[in-house]
Amino acid sequence: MSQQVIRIATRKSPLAMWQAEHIQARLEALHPELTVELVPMSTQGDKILDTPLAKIGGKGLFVKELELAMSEGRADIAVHSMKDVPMVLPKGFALPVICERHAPTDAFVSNKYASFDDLPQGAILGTSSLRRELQARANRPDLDVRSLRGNIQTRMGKMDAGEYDAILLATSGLQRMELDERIRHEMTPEMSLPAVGQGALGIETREGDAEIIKLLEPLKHEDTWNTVRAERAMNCHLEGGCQVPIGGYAVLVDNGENIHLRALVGEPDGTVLLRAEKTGPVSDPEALGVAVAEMLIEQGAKEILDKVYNRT
Ligand SMILES: NCc1[nH]cc(CCC(=O)O)c1CC(=O)O
Repeated sequence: MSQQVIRIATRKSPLAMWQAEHIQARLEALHPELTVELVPMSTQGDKILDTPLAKIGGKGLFVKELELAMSEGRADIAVHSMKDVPMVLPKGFALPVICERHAPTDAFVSNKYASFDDLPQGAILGTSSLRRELQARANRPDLDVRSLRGNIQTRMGKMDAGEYDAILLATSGLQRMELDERIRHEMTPEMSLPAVGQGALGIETREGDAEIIKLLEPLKHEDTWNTVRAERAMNCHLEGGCQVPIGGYAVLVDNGENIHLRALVGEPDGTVLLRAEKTGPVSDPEALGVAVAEMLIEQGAKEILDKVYNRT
């Protein structure tokens, strides 16, 4: 019997719902005989909003409940921002598809200032990630960088209420929410190196679910797959996963023959920022990721990450 229904497990946040609906629409367009349903649910990561993510278990919090629904047969696939997908998936799950990446950058949003460089001394900058925090502090030690959690709409609301002079968010998330007119300035990768996988959607399935994986196949984007694999191999070699002060961004170069990967690790307070970059053949993204991770480790990346986790 062939597959007639695919159920997508999704978080209930507006961004997650948009992403699930986007994949739902693409799958229905590809396979007119197929019914695609959404199974919305709340996750721990959405419920606990008062603590920085790094302290409560990191990225895994957003995906665990979705995986439980898949393993219990309440859903078949989960759509994720690749940025939120842990580097190692639990046994029994696979990530057969990474869709085309559009905007990988971070965005500067403010009601008062036109760009990051225009922020006056001591301005209050809100961000939800150690990676953005570390780069902002390294560039501008004088800024008052404060933690900012919640979904995109909540974060914008806090800024509009005057709690922050400016905030940094993912460009892709703002575009999906049709909030991109609020972007005052797109941060270059030099100013704010993106998170591993930022801007790309991934689809998780049960391992070996061949029939469903075949239906998803046309959504797979080869170039994004290769570059994001290099980024994830770098992160994975440095650290098992979770929310960490790591940036990684790969692009194809030399007519698609090679991948250029840039990465950074640092102290969240911005006092130490290690960078590495390297070009390697597109035929082996993992080797490039591992090589760049080794370049960071030689500079002391492990010690920094250990400190962030209070493991030393
Ligand atoms: N952590 C939340 C999250 N997960 C994915 C995105 C943006 C979309 C993407 O990177 O694909 C966001 C919002 C943000 O970081 O501002």
